[in-house]
Amino acid sequence: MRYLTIALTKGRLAKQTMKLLEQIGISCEEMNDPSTRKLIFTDEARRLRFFLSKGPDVPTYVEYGAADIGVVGEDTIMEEDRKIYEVLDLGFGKCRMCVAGPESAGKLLNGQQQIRVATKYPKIARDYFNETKNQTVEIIKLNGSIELAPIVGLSEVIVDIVETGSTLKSNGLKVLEEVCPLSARVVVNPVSMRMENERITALLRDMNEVLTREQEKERMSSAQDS
Ligand SMILES: Nc1ncnc2c1ncn2[C@@H]1O[C@H](COP(=O)(O)OP(=O)(O)OP(=O)(O)O)[C@@H](O)[C@H]1O
Ligand SMILES: O=P(O)(O)OC[C@H]1O[C@H](OP(=O)(O)OP(=O)(O)O)[C@H](O)[C@@H]1O
Repeated sequence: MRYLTIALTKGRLAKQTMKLLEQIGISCEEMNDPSTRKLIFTDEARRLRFFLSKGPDVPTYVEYGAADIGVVGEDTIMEEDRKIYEVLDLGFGKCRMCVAGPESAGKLLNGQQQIRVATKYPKIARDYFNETKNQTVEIIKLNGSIELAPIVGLSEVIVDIVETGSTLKSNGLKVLEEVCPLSARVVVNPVSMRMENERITALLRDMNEVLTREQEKERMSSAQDS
């Protein structure tokens, strides 16, 4: 039986993804060792291989079939726009894509102004302003600490991820408009979906069962609290 290869996103999503995989009986202990320089890990019994990569590379590995399956944020799926199937909402990594800036910039979002928008997500920002809002803007691509841009006068607003809102608050900025809600997703290579349908469907079903059970637990405990 050939290996099924799974690409996981490094960073924020990794821990919860590992936990979910462990809950469906896939062990990734070796991957949790912070001192390892190894990049790819194997579960011989289940003929699975895993690797961790930068988020924006996950859709690339999956489109080319170098990975059959990937776990990645919906923001990255939208931005990379690869030919892959998005098959499961994992319900964690929840956040929102927002237009943010100083409160005074709110009046510049009326569709008439030519403004500068700083972002790590140029495609999402362009689609939102050009197609949804019909506003011509100049997009400035940054690679991190996006909130700096309006403070130092690089742009009027930013398009970025907001989770708790504390980064915006600490920098005197506000959410001005919400582009869309986001969460972590499972993606699959279209050819793998056909050729390895049974194994992939079984994995997705196991994950979905765990997620449904957890949601049910959360629902019960919040019903008890109220
Ligand atoms: N507060 C948050 N900030 C950024 N991403 C978040 C947040 N909460 C959830 N996410 C999700 O987690 C994914 C991975 O985020 P992470 O910060 O680990 O990677 P990244 O933003 O590409 O970071 P870096 O550029 O530092 O490698 C994002 O693509 C997004 O879907
Ligand atoms: O609403 P909050 O909970 O404050 O989270 C949002 C912040 O987290 C992310 O940055 P990250 O920590 O990934 O660093 P970066 O700026 O280097 O991308 C994002 O770009 C925001 O800056």
